[in-house]
Amino acid sequence: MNIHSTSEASEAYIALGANLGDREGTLKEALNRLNQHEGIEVVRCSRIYETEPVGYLDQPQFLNMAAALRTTLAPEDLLHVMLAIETQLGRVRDIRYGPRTVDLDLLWVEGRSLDTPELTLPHPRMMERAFVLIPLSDIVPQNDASFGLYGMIAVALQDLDGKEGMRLWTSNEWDGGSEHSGS
Ligand SMILES: Nc1ncnc2c1ncn2[C@@H]1O[C@H](COP(=O)(O)OP(=O)(O)OP(=O)(O)O)[C@@H](O)[C@H]1O
Ligand SMILES: Nc1nc2c(c(=O)[nH]1)N=C(CO)CN2
Repeated sequence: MNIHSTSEASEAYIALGANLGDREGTLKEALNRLNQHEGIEVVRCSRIYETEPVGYLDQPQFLNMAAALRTTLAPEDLLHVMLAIETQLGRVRDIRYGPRTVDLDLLWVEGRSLDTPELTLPHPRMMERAFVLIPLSDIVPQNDASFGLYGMIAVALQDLDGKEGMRLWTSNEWDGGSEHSGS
């Protein structure tokens, strides 16, 4: 299915993080698995950044990135797909804010605001986190007039600590996954 041509598809942004195992390989595999779902298309990816841990400090450095999706799924169903991929890729939930093979957060879904025990949209902590906002600013259109998300990111970043704990890891974007790359 080509989601670009599906009128009921929504735009969504996600954040990805990893600080155990093959961090870059796991981030790319998470994107592959999202893109393989028939209701999800990964349309843009940020660069990958290496970041100092925030919240729980005694853990390895993270790789963080963000991605833009088109999806026909309801937000709750998209979250379930993301949680299933975390589990498939070895995520174990023990320490809050602690180390993980992969973390997938749903940041924002076009036109949707939610506050249920399972899902809050926009993500309640996204504007406090340089490791989310700097990758996101790579991929949110600067002329996003309908929502102004880029403007909100720029304002939040002005006041935020933690930006100095981030460095570019690779500018290589995700290659679309082997079955999509045409190689
Ligand atoms: N926007 C959202 N994106 C992802 N999970 C969410 C969201 N809103 C609520 N949740 C809920 O949060 C639960 C815990 O998520 P997770 O273990 O990834 O948290 P965390 O990464 O440790 O902390 P944080 O949520 O601050 O990033 C999920 O099972 C999910 O039900
Ligand atoms: N640098 C960095 N720190 C974190 C991260 C993360 O992805 N990157 N995720 C956390 C849990 O949400 C807690 N702390």
